[in-house]
Formats: sequence, structure tokens, C-alpha cells
Amino acid sequence: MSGSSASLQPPADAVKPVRHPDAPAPGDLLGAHYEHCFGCGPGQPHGLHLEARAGEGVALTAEFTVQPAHQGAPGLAHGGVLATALDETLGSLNWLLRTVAVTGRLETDYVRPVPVGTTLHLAAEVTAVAGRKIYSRAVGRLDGPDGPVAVRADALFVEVKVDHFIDHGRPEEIRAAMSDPDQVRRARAFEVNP
Ligand SMILES: CCCCCCCCCCCCCC(=O)SCCNC(=O)CCNC(=O)[C@H](O)C(C)(C)COP(=O)(O)OP(=O)(O)OC[C@H]1O[C@@H](n2cnc3c(N)ncnc32)[C@H](O)[C@@H]1OP(=O)(O)O
Repeated sequence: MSGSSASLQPPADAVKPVRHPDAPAPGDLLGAHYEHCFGCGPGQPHGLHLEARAGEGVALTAEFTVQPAHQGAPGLAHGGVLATALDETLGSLNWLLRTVAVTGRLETDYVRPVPVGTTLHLAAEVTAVAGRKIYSRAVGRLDGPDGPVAVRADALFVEVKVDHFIDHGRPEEIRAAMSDPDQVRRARAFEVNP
């Protein structure tokens, strides 16, 4: 059984998402948005190291290989880790909109168990935008991009300013991020939409 809740249904005034003209080309790797991100950061030893690639329109694909550190039951991926993979994949869509946004709501269906060692093949797309609200969905498959569905999610991301992170993040990490000019430039550039 599946189906998202009413708060994940786009309102009547929602519009189709528009790919930003400066979005990475289809097939390009998106790279990590933050070195220490648990989802995509190369600096997290037990992180997911998820790699996302731009697709056509406002869609992308991603891959994540389940490591022993990601177990819940013996030999199986933890459900929270799978939700993280879906969240990270959905969050990466904001690169294609060139919008800074955070997860407001994430609804997940777990359809099949995912063994350690499996590479989960994820695909995600933005379905609608209404003001600051970005509606999206993702699916994760086993054994390849056309394999059986293991997990699915519907989500609502809410656009925020970079100040959201500066105001709420722990000062040590914010100071370190702010001292990296590339990080600040990348984040601020996303605030300016045409
Ligand atoms: C130098 C610094 C570096 C920076 C690095 C940058 C890289 C960044 C990349 C990192 C990415 C990492 C990603 C991560 O890790 S995201 C990490 C997990 N997410 C969060 O931490 C978000 C926490 N939540 C919040 O901060 C606020 O609640 C937000 C910002 C989401 C909204 O609070 P805000 O006060 O702003 O807005 P609002 O309350 O008026 O809501 C606005 C609209 O949205 C609707 N709504 C809201 N929530 C829900 C919900 N649950 N279901 C349904 N609807 C919901 C709401 O009804 C309203 O609709 P409408 O009334 O307009 O119709």
C-alpha cells in the first residue's frame, strides 16, 4: 500500500518546475554540497557517499552502496539510512532549480529489504513548485536502474535563505564553512535566481 498524505499534494496554484539555465548538464555528476554531509560528503567515513547525476528536466539519478556501517538488522540496511538516501537524492534536485531548500516533510515506503553490499539505484524528480514549496518524489531500485523497487518517497522541500544555516548551525561548523570561500560563493549564488 502507498500514497502520500494531503500535505504532499501540490495546491491548485502550483506550477511545473523549471530547470535553471545554469543547471549542470544531463549526465554531469553533481558533487557534494558539503564535505561533512552524512549523505554526500567525502569527509564522513561512515556516510552514504551518495553520488547524484543530473538528468533531463528537473530530474536526476543517484547511487548509494550499502556498507556494513549502515545495518539495522543483520546484513540489511537500516530504514533510517534508506530514508537518508532518499532525502539526499531529493535534496540534490535543488541543484537543478538552483534553490537552497530544506526538507519539510518526507514520506517513505519500504517495499523490499535492502541487503548490505547492494547498490541502490535512485531516481528523483520535482513534480511541482508553489511559492517556496517544492514537491518531489523518488524511487530506489535493486539490481540496476530498471530493477525491482525497494523504497519510494514523496517529499516537500521549503526554500530558505543561506542565513537559515548561519542562524541555526553550530557556530564551530558555520565558522569553518564560512571560511571556505568556495562554500560561501556556491551557497550565495543559489540565492540569486533569474
Ligand atoms: C556558509 C553556510 C553554508 C551553507 C550551506 C548551504 C548548503 C545547503 C544545502 C543543505 C541541504 C540539506 C538539507 C537538509 O539536511 S534539511 C534538514 C532537515 N530539515 C530541516 O532541518 C528543516 C527544519 N524546519 C524548518 O526549518 C522550518 O520548519 C521550514 C524552513 C521547513 C519552514 O519554516 P518557515 O518558517 O520558513 O516556513 P513556514 O512554516 O511558513 O512554511 C512555508 C510553507 O511550507 C509549508 N510547510 C512547512 N513545513 C511543512 C510540512 N512539514 N508539511 C507540510 N507543509 C509544510 C507550510 O505550511 C507553508 O505553506 P503555505 O502556508 O505557504 O502554503
